[in-house]
Amino acid sequence: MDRFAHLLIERGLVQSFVVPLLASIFILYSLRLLRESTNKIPLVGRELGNTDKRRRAFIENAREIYKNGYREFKNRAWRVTGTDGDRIILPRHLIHETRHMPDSHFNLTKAFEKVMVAKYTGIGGNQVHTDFLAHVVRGDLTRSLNRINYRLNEASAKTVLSELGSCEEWTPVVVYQKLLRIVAIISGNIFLGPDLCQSDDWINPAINYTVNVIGSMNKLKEWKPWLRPIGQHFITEIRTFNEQKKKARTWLAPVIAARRQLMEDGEELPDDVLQWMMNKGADFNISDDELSLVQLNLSLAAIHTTTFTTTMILYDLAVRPELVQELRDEIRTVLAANNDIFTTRALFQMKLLDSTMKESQRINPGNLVRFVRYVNQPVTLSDGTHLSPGSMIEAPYGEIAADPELYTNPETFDAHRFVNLRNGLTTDPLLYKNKEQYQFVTTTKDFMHFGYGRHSCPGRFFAANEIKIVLARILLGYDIKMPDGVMERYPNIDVGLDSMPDSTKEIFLRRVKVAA
Ligand code: HEM
Repeated sequence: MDRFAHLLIERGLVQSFVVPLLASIFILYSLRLLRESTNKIPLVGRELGNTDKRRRAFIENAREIYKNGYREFKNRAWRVTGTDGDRIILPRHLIHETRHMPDSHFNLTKAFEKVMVAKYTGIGGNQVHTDFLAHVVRGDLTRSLNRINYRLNEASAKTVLSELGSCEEWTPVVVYQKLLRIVAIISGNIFLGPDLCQSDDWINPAINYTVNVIGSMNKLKEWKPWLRPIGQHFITEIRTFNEQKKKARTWLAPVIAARRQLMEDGEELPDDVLQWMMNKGADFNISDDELSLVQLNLSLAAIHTTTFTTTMILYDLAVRPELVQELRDEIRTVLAANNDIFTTRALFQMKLLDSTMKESQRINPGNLVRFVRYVNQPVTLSDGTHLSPGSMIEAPYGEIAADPELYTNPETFDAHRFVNLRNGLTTDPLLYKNKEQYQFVTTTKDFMHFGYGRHSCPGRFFAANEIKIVLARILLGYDIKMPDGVMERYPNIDVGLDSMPDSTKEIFLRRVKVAA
């Protein structure tokens, strides 16, 4: 036997045959275990047919599938087949249980990597970049809000007027396109400073980079996973955003070099996100060269999300003239009591505006799911649900936000819903001890528009201030109406999990001439 073993080793059979065989058995066994534990979670939409048919149904009618799943399995885990395999949907109490688990167990960056098809787009899978960006937004941007509100205020006063124009008579405006530029310029003021934010070299990539990234992602997902290595070559957007990355690098390089010089010379430094990133880059091993990419990632996270939200709200307002007047009255009263400045205190006091924004998010969830995480290590939850490494979990946010047990008359748009709950004027179905949890920026297991837990959106405080200030400027400056004969709000466009505002629609604006 010894001689036989010796012979095998001598001939390299152990390396070339036995080891790979054992490894294959181990992998097959692990895959089987993974499949078995995942298979115990009920699959919604099985009746739609094989994997391909379920994938197609997911792209065409995810809303219906999620509605059915939530109706049947509201309080336990269930599965659907998405474009990239099965997705596990967890109920609110299990999301709450997992919200603070470390990245070693549930990972957002790895989820981004999958969702954004990073293998081919190169976007979304860099843990260091994500951690760095989240750190700067949470640690520097959010903490600076009291100080920079006045800049948001000044930038919005100028930009809203210059972008929307004088509108002396009723003028049709494609709201989404206008808001994209307004948000890019005002955000850019804080991200890069008041001069650079006016440059088309910033505004165009800030807007179009995201469009190309999302476009390429959606097109790639039309291809079956095993065909994507070929499919990627047919997607022009991938080439376009790679070009944009190069251009951004070339454009920012001299700006960064000049700022490094200021730092060396001990001069006064700009007060913006780029500078905060430069101050901290070394702590995260981020080179100056990489900063342009992190800035593009910042616009990816900030510009379209904020624009979508603001557009949705304006579409909701355009069909509710009496609400517009009520909001104007609130904004005027609060500003009068705060020396006409949008301070943090003044923004906090605009509670009907806050409530309207949150209600608009509830009715228009933007995407049907939140808390998307990649499972890194095996985890067994308190109800016995076993999550295998490699699976993806999520919360059915769209269904939660429309659940009559959580929100009374959920199909009705009630701008006062959250302010009434905060003021104790209506009964609270969720029995929160602290009613301030009904603020726009608060994330709970019952309202996850900004995600939940350790990776909930760190930019939401900035976004809330920016949206409030922009909306206040529009409402004080302009009358709003739908085109003649259009009575209903513009419907959202649903594709897969996304539910987006129709970016082509017009509303009519007219400058307010006399203070009402
Ligand atoms: C209304 C606008 C916005 C919406 C709806 C939104 C939504 C979200 C959501 C859903 C997440 C994932 C959270 C989770 O899965 O738990 C997220 C993450 C993130 N958002 Fe936002 N966001 C908005 C604006 C912004 C802005 C303005 C910034 C930056 C200034 C920003 C920066 C980020 C970053 C850096 C992350 C990743 C956090 C991490 O990795 O820990 N977001 N956002």
